[in-house]
Amino acid sequence: MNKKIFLVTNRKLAGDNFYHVLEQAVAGGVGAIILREKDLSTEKLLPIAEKIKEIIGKKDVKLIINSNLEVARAVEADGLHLTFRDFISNGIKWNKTMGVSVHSVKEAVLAQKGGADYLLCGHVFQTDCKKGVEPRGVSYLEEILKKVDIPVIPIGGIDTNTALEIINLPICGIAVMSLLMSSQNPKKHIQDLKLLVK
Ligand SMILES: Cc1ncc(COP(=O)(O)OP(=O)(O)O)c(N)n1
Ligand SMILES: Cc1nc(C(=O)O)sc1CCOP(=O)(O)O
Ligand SMILES: [Mg+2]
Repeated sequence: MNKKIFLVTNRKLAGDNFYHVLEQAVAGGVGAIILREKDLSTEKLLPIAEKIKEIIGKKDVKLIINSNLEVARAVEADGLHLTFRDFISNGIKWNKTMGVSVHSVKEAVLAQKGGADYLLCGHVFQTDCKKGVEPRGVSYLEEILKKVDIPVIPIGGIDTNTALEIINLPICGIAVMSLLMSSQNPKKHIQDLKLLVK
């Protein structure tokens, strides 16, 4: 299976390097960029999404917008990514790829039932992004993989070491935030991860 690397943005981790990281990630062969800047208004998020679209250009990199339907529509994004709660409760009208974050086997099953196209399952490993919350571990991921048949992408604490624990599972890719957003050499990190999870 050709597994993809999903880069989840965090402009606060990248600082001034934000667009450089994204350019390098695209050059390194990232499969998708999930623009996840939940604190930004539509007005602030839209130009960022437009700039990322420009960086992607004609490359085969999907642009997925987290939580903001208006921006997703405005930039004709490839996908919209929602929290489980928003997905289940909102009846959002979006007819392209819809991704959902889940944090339990039950949520995974319900998200599939509700029509999700793929799942981000977190958080699998210890991560500073979820301080004080116990990681759910590889067995949680395995359990989800037994219960759903839509694409499953683990998230949380994935780096070139932890990736080794999950590369042989039938996942469709891995989602990574801190390693890439704070990297001085994101192109190399993407290439290393791609070699591992191919
Ligand atoms: C059980 C549980 N619920 C919600 C979260 C929040 O994850 P977060 O990444 O902040 O939001 P999503 O965009 O992924 O829904 C969690 N970690 N655990
Ligand atoms: C954005 C996000 N969502 C998670 C979840 O469990 O829903 S974990 C996470 C952050 C993942 O970052 P890192 O690769 O730095 O661990
Ligand atoms: Mg999440």
